[in-house]
Amino acid sequence: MASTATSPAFCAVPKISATTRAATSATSIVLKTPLRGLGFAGAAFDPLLAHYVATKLRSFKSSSVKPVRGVASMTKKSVGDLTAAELKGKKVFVRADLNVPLDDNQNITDDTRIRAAVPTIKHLISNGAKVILSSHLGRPKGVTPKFSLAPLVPRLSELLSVSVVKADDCIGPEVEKLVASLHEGSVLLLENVRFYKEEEKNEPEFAKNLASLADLYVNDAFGTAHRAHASTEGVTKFLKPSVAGFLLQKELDYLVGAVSNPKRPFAAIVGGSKVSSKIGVIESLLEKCDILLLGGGMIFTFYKAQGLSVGSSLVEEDKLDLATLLLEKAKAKGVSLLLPSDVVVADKFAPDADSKIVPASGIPDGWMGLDIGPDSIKTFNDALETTKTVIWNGPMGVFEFDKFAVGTVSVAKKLAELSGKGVTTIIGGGDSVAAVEKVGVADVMSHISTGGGASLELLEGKELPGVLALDEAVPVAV
Ligand SMILES: Nc1ncnc2c1ncn2[C@@H]1O[C@H](COP(=O)(O)OP(=O)(O)O)[C@@H](O)[C@H]1O
Ligand SMILES: O=C(OP(=O)(O)O)[C@H](O)COP(=O)(O)O
Repeated sequence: MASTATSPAFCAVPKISATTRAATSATSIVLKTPLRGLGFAGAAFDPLLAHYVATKLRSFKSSSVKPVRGVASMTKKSVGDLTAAELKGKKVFVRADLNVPLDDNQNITDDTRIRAAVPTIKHLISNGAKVILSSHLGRPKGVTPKFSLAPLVPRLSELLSVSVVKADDCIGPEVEKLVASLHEGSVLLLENVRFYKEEEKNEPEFAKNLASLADLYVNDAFGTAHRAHASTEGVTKFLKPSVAGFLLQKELDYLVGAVSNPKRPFAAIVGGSKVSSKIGVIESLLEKCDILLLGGGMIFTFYKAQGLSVGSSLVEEDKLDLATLLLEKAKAKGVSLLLPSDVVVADKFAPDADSKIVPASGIPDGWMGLDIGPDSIKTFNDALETTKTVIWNGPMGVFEFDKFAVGTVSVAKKLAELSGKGVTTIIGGGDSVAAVEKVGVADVMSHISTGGGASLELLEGKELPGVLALDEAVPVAV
């Protein structure tokens, strides 16, 4: 269904990268000109390159090498840079991404994101800080009980070995009272910030109210770092210092290193249901990847754009033109863009739905595609066999229902097998990670990222607003 030619050589890092990379891997370094052109305001800014350089230079802190002020200033200040005196007794607003999957009975089905938030919170607790923990869950429209953070309290308390107190709101007098009663080393979990529409609109007044609860800000929500929301971006304008948590730092360090100069062939697998926010990413992936595999709810917009019937499958009507454009672009660039040739369709969105396998061109009216089919799995496996680096975001189907989990499980198993052969495998996104955990192969992957959209945007070379807003690290004295 797609061209098999390989793409031109990948170059996420622009031309100066060769010199810069050589310099940053040397044991000593003399950069006479501060790389101001890489600054955040510069048109030529490449966050991948900037972070790559900054990370390398940070590692030189312990060596005899002295980084150039202009470059070092691009690193973000970390919670680890704060002294014990700066933390003891302080109210710390921690934005985490605790957007975990819950089943119909409100049980957590994958706690990866909670576990990933623990090191930063524990560090704050052990330094006598008062932790005000904030997150979103899902995409609620106003106050919606099923999106409350309440089900997270027992697991958080268990992992942190403290009794986490939960507020019924995230701002207001009741929350202020709870904050005032916090003692050193305690944790208050605020209610879902997205219960306020002002959160996603990044309204300054709301951000100010959040900020007024605390003395300093830590952003550890890598999975939400690509959103310029009040609790990820706006709040930093009212709360100083604003620093990066350990998870955010770790994610950036790994992902930037892996995708700035990937071993090739480099494949991306994109699926899931967030079609509108991820379809745009595909354009950039065409510039960076040799192979692009599409699955999940993503594919039906492409099918429809090609004139195929999609029944009642998930489709973004306003992205049809973009889908056509992307198919043309892939062809022109010689990127191997693979769409599934067959799908598993269902007569309703339910675990016990009637299902059948049909070719992509044969989706009957009233049926919806909920998984990729066996022929597609084989084609995907063959394509993946040739790769050296793979990044995967978005399940291949509705894996929460066993009947429609085959495509997702197959990809997970294939990546685990490849990982064992030395292929770099990066899995990103709440549901994708949950799927890999479900299959029991998370441990063998090269990197499990807590951010799907965030890792893809980073790979695109985009600036992540939640990272940009943080204070810059104090440059190492020259
Ligand atoms: N064909 C499909 N139709 C509808 N939903 C789908 C389909 N394929 C996958 N999904 C859903 O996509 C969701 C995950 O999407 P997304 O949030 O984009 O992934 P991630 O959390 O890994 O970034 C899962 O809940 C899954 O059921
Ligand atoms: O689950 C998330 O993103 P992901 O599905 O891209 O990994 C994050 O919590 C961000 O959620 P959002 O895409 O509703 O802003």
